[in-house]
Amino acid sequence: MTTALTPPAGARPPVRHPDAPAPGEPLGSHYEHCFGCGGGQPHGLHLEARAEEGVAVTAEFTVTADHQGAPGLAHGGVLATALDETLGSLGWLLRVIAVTGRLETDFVRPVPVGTALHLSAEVTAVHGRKIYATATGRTGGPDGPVAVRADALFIEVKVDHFIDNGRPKEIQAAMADPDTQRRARAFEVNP
Ligand SMILES: CCCCC/C=C\C/C=C\C/C=C\C/C=C\CCCC(=O)SCCNC(=O)CCNC(=O)[C@H](O)C(C)(C)COP(=O)(O)OP(=O)(O)OC[C@H]1O[C@@H](n2cnc3c(N)ncnc32)[C@H](O)[C@@H]1OP(=O)(O)O
Repeated sequence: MTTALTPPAGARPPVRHPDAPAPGEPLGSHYEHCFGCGGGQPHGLHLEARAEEGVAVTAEFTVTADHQGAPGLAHGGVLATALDETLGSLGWLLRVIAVTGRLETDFVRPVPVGTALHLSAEVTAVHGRKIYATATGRTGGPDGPVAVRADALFIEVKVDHFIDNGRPKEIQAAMADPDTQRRARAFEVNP
């Protein structure tokens, strides 16, 4: 792990937000067209994460023929995306909006097409706007062998990050969607 992913002195353990979804509760998609979790994204991974105890989530993702890098094997970038998305959904438990600053991935075993990848992620520490987290993807079941793992640094942002940087067409559509508005607002009221 690089020094950038080692929590600095003064980092604190994460605190589960009192209004975080209960353990077992599905988190839903943060954006319908998200490549990682959006239901309205035909090319996406359709990852479905759920809350766990503490500041942790689990998710499953099945590798299909659309995700190949080598014949019959998942593309590493797709696996990194699955880890990134699972890690990104930890924001629901802290009730903060955060984007990936750094993602360091270990590819431990090849993952064949047809494999259900069992993902789990947890926040390990928080320092100001910096959120340190780790994730694993296992095959054969939630306790199966680790195929991929990642350490990551997420940076807390305000909803303006998206409004200021996103293409206007999609931003306007998202702002007009009551469901997206409701979700964005839920994060912004974080004290
Ligand atoms: C109305 C529309 C609403 C739509 C939204 C709807 C709902 C929202 C809900 C949830 C959505 C949220 C996330 C999506 C969830 C999952 C998807 C997967 C996650 C992703 O896929 S997300 C896409 C990829 N991601 C990016 O697109 C980021 C591009 N990037 C930037 O936008 C900036 O780069 C930013 C903001 C990261 C930082 O910029 P900044 O100016 O705010 O802050 P600054 O640079 O000062 O950094 C502050 C401290 O972080 C340290 N730091 C920063 N970057 C670092 C790095 N790379 N390595 C090591 N340390 C780093 C500094 O060293 C400093 O540390 P220190 O405080 O100790 O000095």
